[in-house]
Amino acid sequence: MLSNPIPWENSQLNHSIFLPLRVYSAAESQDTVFADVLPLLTSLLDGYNVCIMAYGQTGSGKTYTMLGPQSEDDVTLSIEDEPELGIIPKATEEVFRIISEKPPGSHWVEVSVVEVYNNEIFDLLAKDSCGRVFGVKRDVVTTKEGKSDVPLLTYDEAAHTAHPKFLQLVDKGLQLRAQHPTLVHAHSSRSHLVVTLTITTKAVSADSFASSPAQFESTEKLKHIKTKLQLVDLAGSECVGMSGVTGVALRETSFINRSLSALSDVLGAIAEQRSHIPYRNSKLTHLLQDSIGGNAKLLVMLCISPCQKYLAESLQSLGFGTRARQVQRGQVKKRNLPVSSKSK
Ligand SMILES: Nc1ncnc2c1ncn2[C@@H]1O[C@H](COP(=O)(O)OP(=O)(O)OP(=O)(O)O)[C@@H](O)[C@H]1O
Repeated sequence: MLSNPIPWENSQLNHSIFLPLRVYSAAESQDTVFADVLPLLTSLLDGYNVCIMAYGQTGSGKTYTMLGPQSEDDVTLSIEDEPELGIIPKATEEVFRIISEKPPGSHWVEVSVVEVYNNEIFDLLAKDSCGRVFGVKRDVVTTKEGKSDVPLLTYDEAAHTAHPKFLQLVDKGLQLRAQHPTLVHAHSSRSHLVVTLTITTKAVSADSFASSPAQFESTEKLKHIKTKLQLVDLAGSECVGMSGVTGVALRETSFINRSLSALSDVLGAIAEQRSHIPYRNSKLTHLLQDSIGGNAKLLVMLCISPCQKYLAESLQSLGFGTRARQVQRGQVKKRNLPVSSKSK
């Protein structure tokens, strides 16, 4: 089945231009899709959190759009054909490229890979005592600053040293990701995959720059600003009658559909500017809280099946996109500060 991703940017932002709705045909290249994602990435260094997610029914091309083609035998990324790589590897490479142009040591990146399976968070980079990667259950909490955090989550700091290293990391995570064959898709992902790049910018408070250079040396107040890029390959929304699942897979489907509906509820609450946003109704929305609400930019790639028999599912996906598009833009504070030229 081929993907027809439709990007919908919504932002609660002070940006004056709303990206027009863009529809891609199945024949359009991954590079064409990525060209529309690219402008969002520079926002990370301007202090915004960014979330890019693929939504759609099972088998419609979300994993292909976000990661690229996967080999048939195992679930590893097929990387011989680099142009075919999806948004996650391309965006990561671009973030590392942008940072390489900054003063050495002024920015650094940490990578985490988690899956949300049956409303539980699993750390896909956690290692056992022999260095083998295995999924460990983690929890998501709200910090006293109101941010979402996953205590004890494994971050790979070295990931920025080389692009292939990042792909190996994601591959390791993918091998642990829950899959189950359904009538619609033989390699159906049964969990939401969330790859997070946390970018730390070493900055100096603006007050310091108001001082003379001599005073600056002595009164310098270093601050670290963290922004998050969350790249999400959602599990497929699914009609049980079509996918024919039973037993364990049926339970998974129920968790998937509930978390997707919680995501839709959160977007609805943001759109209506409600005082309470129900982030904590699911682990997925709690985990994504910082990059879908507040100081954030969200891009939704809708993957729509071209098959007429999936019309109901396609309309359901378009309904989700409509809700995402209704999120209103408000005034949000930009958090970037003058970057220190000193190294880390
Ligand atoms: N644009 C495309 N070009 C070529 N092949 C594609 C394209 N989009 C999807 N495919 C292929 O279609 C199949 C299903 O795609 P994919 O695994 O991305 O679906 P999915 O939406 O992630 O499914 P699930 O939610 O069940 O995990 C895969 O074999 C994938 O390689």
